[in-house]
Amino acid sequence: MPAFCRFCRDSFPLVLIMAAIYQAAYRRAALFCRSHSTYVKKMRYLNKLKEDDSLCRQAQTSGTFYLFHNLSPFLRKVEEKYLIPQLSAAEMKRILEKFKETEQWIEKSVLIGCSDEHVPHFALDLGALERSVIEAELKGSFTDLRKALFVVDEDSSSLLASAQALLRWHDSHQYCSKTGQPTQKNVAGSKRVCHASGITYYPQMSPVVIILVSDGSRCLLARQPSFPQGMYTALSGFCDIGEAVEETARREVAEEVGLEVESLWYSASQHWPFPSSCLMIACHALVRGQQLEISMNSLELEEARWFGLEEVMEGLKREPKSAKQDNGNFLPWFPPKQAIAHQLINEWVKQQTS
Ligand SMILES: NC(=O)C1=CN([C@@H]2O[C@H](COP(=O)(O)OP(=O)(O)OC[C@H]3O[C@@H](n4cnc5c(N)ncnc54)[C@H](OP(=O)(O)O)[C@@H]3O)[C@@H](O)[C@H]2O)C=CC1
Ligand SMILES: [Mg+2]
Repeated sequence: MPAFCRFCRDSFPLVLIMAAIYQAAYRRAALFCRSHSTYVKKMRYLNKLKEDDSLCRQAQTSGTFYLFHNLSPFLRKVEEKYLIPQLSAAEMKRILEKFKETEQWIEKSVLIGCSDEHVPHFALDLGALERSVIEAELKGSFTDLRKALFVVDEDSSSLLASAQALLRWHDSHQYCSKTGQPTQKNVAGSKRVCHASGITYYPQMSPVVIILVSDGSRCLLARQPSFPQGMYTALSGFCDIGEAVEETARREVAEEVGLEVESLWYSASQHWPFPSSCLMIACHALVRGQQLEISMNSLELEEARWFGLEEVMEGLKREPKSAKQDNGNFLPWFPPKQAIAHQLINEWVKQQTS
């Protein structure tokens, strides 16, 4: 039986597997390859920083900072690449002094991760300071997240998305919803507390189920009126309170296209920062063979239709720029690889061709 590291998917030699199973007896989580004991140490360190304010305050002095301005991340273009600069605490101090601001600004930062060597990373929104002065000083620009996510590399895009989501959450949870009193963040920014009521608030995500419906040989893709022209994606919908993922998937497919899900299987999940912090739970669904006629809910969708394998494969290759035809119509194209919808569509193609 093959065994894989839970993180890098590298396989283990048999002897190591036996030793690990023996040692780990019932503690499956201990089955990491050597490089991932680094991962465990890192997660434990981050957890400590969240729990211990004075340790985290100390970490701010040796950490690096990612900057935002009114939730737009700071990017620097180097040749053809977009990079997200990390500033040291000393550089931050220098910039803040330029604005005659005190170092207390650093207290507004939130912990977003750390390197393998335990250098902590923080995100800080400098929205109250003059944007153009910071941009000129640091030779880059604050870029709308919708653009930034698609021009940086994959790791950086998920880091930017979660950093922005955390900053956004703090910005919109300044007051207790019960007492109306200001809430205080812990140093790491992993929670906010109302000292008047004792209520602790934790950052939240809204669960959304995204479902690629198939009838076995075709898949169903749809458009909302707000989408860019020609773009189709899988069906999706927010979980209602109290709903299980399977119930949301069944309900959304019934509501949006009038079909009944017969079977459903989980694929993967992704944090998505739009409109504000969704946990996208991606699934494949098969619909009942006898009822394949789409009855579209036109309040939510502009178009929903079945796509054959060939059309999907062509759509995956198509760039949005090349989708416009001479007659003004648009050929179908799908979300970019950073979106989990892309992964679902790719998986469906693989299922069909394997
Ligand atoms: N990463 C990816 O690959 C993809 C991501 N998505 C994301 O999934 C999200 C949901 O998809 P969508 O199909 O629009 O969802 P829905 O089909 O559930 O419709 C959205 C509507 O649901 C209502 N709603 C219910 N709960 C919430 C909530 N917690 N937050 C916001 N609105 C809520 C709102 O209606 P009202 O305004 O009337 O109150 C909203 O306009 C979108 O934000 C989209 O960005 C979608 C497809 C692909
Ligand atoms: Mg929807």
